[in-house]
Amino acid sequence: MDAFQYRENQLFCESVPVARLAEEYGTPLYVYSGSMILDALRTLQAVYAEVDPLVCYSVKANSNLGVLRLLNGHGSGFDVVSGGELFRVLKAGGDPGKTVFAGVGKSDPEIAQAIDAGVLMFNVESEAELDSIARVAAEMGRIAPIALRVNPDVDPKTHRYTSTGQKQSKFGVDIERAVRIAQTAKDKPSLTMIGMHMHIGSQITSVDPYVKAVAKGVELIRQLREMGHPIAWYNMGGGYGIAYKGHEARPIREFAEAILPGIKAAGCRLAIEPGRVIAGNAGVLVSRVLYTKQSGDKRFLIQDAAMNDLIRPALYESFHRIWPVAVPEGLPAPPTDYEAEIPGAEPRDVVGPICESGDFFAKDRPLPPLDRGDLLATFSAGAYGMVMASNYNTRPRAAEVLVEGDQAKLVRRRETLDDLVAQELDL
Ligand SMILES: Cc1ncc(COP(=O)(O)O)c(C=O)c1O
Ligand SMILES: N[C@@H](CCCC[NH3+])C(=O)O
Repeated sequence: MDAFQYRENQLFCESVPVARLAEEYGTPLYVYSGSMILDALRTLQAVYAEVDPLVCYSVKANSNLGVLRLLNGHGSGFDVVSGGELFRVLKAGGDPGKTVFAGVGKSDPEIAQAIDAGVLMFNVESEAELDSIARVAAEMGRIAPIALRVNPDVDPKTHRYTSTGQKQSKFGVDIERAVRIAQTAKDKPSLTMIGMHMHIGSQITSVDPYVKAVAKGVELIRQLREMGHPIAWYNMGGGYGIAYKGHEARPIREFAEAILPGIKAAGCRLAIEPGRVIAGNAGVLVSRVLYTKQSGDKRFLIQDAAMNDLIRPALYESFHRIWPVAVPEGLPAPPTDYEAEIPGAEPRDVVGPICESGDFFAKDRPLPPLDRGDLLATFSAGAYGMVMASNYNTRPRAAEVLVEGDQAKLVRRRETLDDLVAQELDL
């Protein structure tokens, strides 16, 4: 399902014209489709139905309370990596009993907060962290449920910054150490190891790395159970890639077909932590052209959105489709594949106002003629967009709107300049 479609040369999110939202709430503006978010959640719940899945939406991808509330209302659990994300889940009415807590650097107060809330399990990322969770739980007179995060040493064939399951990565414990750490855990009465966790990377576009990882996990679960650990959960993490361009990603169903046999063999319930595949294509960032400019042979479109709003192109040189919100008469809908010739298009660099050469959304991108005041849509911005936004150059963060059918709800207002200085002292 694609909730972003052009009708009569205008971009719509579900039944709402995106240009109308830009008029009403200003730009830059994040626009999310609620139906697309729920569609991905339901697909995930359905394709894994055989193994009684718990979809723990990865809050880091898009932590807007409106988005969390929507997912919570449809049976989603949550994957959090900080006390802050746990706080958001609870604020959104989320069930801590369906929430898993990962991250390599959990502090004692965060551990206590999660035990107090009653999270389903901690994903434990090191032996030292195991000690901390055991100590904090013992001090609170509680037994903390844990899953050991194992690093299966497979190459997910993704960007090096989003690869997490190889030996040299900071995440999880290597599979050889896992057995020894599990032995240590046996001697800690304030812990109960109910699961095993893996997360091999993000924006993974082939099923093969999952197949390799699951095979290693099944064997490890057998060993953990032999040691007496009551392993009930196989947490396969997230990482399912989406199509930023063309048809680069595999459908959700194909990942499931690859993963399911192993999970069934392990005889576990499956937890998964998808982020991008739920929120990524369900969001666009809307911006307005401020200036056009030519320098030598280079043509620039200077827009009012910048790397502080969407840092992915600057950080990973990642590709996002960009297209006008109103398509000039006679021009096509946005290309899914930029390899194809676009009639009348000219290559431009789409850049923002920030004082960094890395402040670009696209380089030499074929785009129809555009002028000051025209609106642009940057697609696939629903995940790792707003959550990675900053106030660099003292730019207020954008507003966010959640659309469902013909209803559009402002779910975060634009920051004001007063908001930006409010936390500073001696004013
Ligand atoms: C432990 C863990 N789970 C889940 C995710 C979500 O990943 P994705 O958005 O690629 O599904 C991440 C991010 O890579 C992660 O680190
Ligand atoms: N922030 C990254 C992905 C990191 C995934 C979280 N471990 C992105 O924009 O693609």
